[in-house]
Amino acid sequence: MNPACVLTIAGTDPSGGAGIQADLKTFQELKSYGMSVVTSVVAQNTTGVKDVHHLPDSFIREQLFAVSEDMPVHAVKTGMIANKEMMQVIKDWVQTIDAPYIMDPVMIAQSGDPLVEQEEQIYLKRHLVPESTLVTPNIPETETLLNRRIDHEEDMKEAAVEIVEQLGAGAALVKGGHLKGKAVDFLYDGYQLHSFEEERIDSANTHGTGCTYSAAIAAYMSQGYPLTQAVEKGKHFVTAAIRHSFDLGKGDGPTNHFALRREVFHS
Ligand SMILES: Nc1ncnc2c1ncn2[C@@H]1O[C@H](COP(=O)(O)OP(=O)(O)O)[C@@H](O)[C@H]1O
Ligand SMILES: Cc1ncc(COP(=O)(O)O)c(N)n1
Repeated sequence: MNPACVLTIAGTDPSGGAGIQADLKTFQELKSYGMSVVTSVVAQNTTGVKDVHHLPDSFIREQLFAVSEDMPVHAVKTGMIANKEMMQVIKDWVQTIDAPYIMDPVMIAQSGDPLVEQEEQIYLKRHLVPESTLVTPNIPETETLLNRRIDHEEDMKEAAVEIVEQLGAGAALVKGGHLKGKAVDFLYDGYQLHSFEEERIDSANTHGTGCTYSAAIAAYMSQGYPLTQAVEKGKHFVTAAIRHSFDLGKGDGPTNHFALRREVFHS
């Protein structure tokens, strides 16, 4: 039997913890067939972003059609999309695809380095958010999307509803990793609010958590899980990946994509 096929459109992380690399590892772990279209090649590691090389938008289009003219796409996710030209190409292509579209509105790396310039963030909000089945902003991204501060859980809930009703996303998952207390995320699916809560793990190894989470949701949706169940299972995956994360690198270490396995890994 053929596997479910899931595509990531994102930037790279040669140190393997975030971006395309995190997405493909997640797809593999969750047993979907992973495919990838590179938007930007990023020289980064756990300590931060050193340099970025953007691919021409015409070449992103070529990659997208090389995938979709040949392969089934059962779900798609986007991560880092650095400029308007790329956003337009991706928007046009997404409209040709009949599959759930999970959009992680990546703006700033965990290290604080910007991955998408401010002017382009507005374009992302106007043009890509309305195409999404689900958008997955963290707190700073939610603040940028809605132009106001998000300080506590009530703000997160209101924001999730607003991102759907005012910005036109199919659904919104506002992630609470940047707040204190429990690690709570709120999903508004257009009908009701759902909360997903886990204990906060005392770990600085959170490089790539957002990428891993949205990739897991996309993988589960490629397999036909409904949205709420895909988010629930994705949350379980990312929590395990943080709980068993690796102390690798000199900065915030990467999460552990093997975490749901029961095996022991030796160094
Ligand atoms: N220390 C932590 N312990 C447990 N869960 C966490 C922790 N930090 C983040 N999370 C969870 O990881 C996921 C990614 O969240 P977040 O850090 O907000 O996104 P991003 O990586 O995009 O900044 C969310 O489900 C969030 O609740
Ligand atoms: C290419 C790329 N995309 C996204 C992120 C954000 O990662 P995080 O999940 O840690 O916020 C990143 N550092 N690099």
